[in-house]
Amino acid sequence: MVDQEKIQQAVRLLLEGMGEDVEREGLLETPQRVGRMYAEICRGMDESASEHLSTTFSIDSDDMVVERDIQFYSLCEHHLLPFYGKVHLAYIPNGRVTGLSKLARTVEVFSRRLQLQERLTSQIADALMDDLGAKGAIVMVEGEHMCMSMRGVSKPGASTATLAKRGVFEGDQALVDEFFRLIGK
Ligand SMILES: Nc1nc2c(ncn2[C@@H]2O[C@H](COP(=O)(O)OP(=O)(O)OP(=O)(O)O)[C@@H](O)[C@H]2O)c(=O)[nH]1
Ligand SMILES: [Zn+2]
Repeated sequence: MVDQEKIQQAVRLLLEGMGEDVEREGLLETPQRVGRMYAEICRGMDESASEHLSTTFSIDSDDMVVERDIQFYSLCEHHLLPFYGKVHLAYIPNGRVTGLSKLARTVEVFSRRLQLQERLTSQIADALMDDLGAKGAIVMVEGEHMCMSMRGVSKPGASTATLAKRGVFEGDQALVDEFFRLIGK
């Protein structure tokens, strides 16, 4: 849960540091707005993947389930700037599948917080293994980082790909190849 009072104080200080007049009309409500915004875009901190992945249905096959092009927005913990893109994931069920929307909800839990793309990728894979009990999981994240496009090295369009493999995906290249074929990569 974010501390609204602290965020609002910090935003006032930040504006003053920028040389702004915090009393001018356009900025009067800005600390409160930014406080509400951080509560919204960091709400994943207050959730756990297990509460979503506990909705399961029994199944007697162990065929791969793939969900691709799950859009995400996250915040880079180094610069507090957004990074965003798509998550593609798959898992091999172990007698139970989860609701399809719960896969996207799991992405929300881990993306709506201060993050590193590598950690986002591995946390999703670990949740599929630990909270869903999958036999294997694979997660690919494609992200564009605003801290690389609008500042610093200034390379808009550069895309970062990260991959996490768990369980049966670790030793089975044919399964990994099938995943990439199914997500069109
Ligand atoms: N591995 C990783 N690096 C990230 C991620 N998001 C941002 N970064 C990088 O974090 C690094 C921080 O580098 P620093 O040298 O401490 O900060 P900086 O001087 O602002 O770096 P520049 O961005 O190169 O100007 C930069 O290279 C960013 O590109 C991420 O999700 N994963
Ligand atoms: Zn950054």
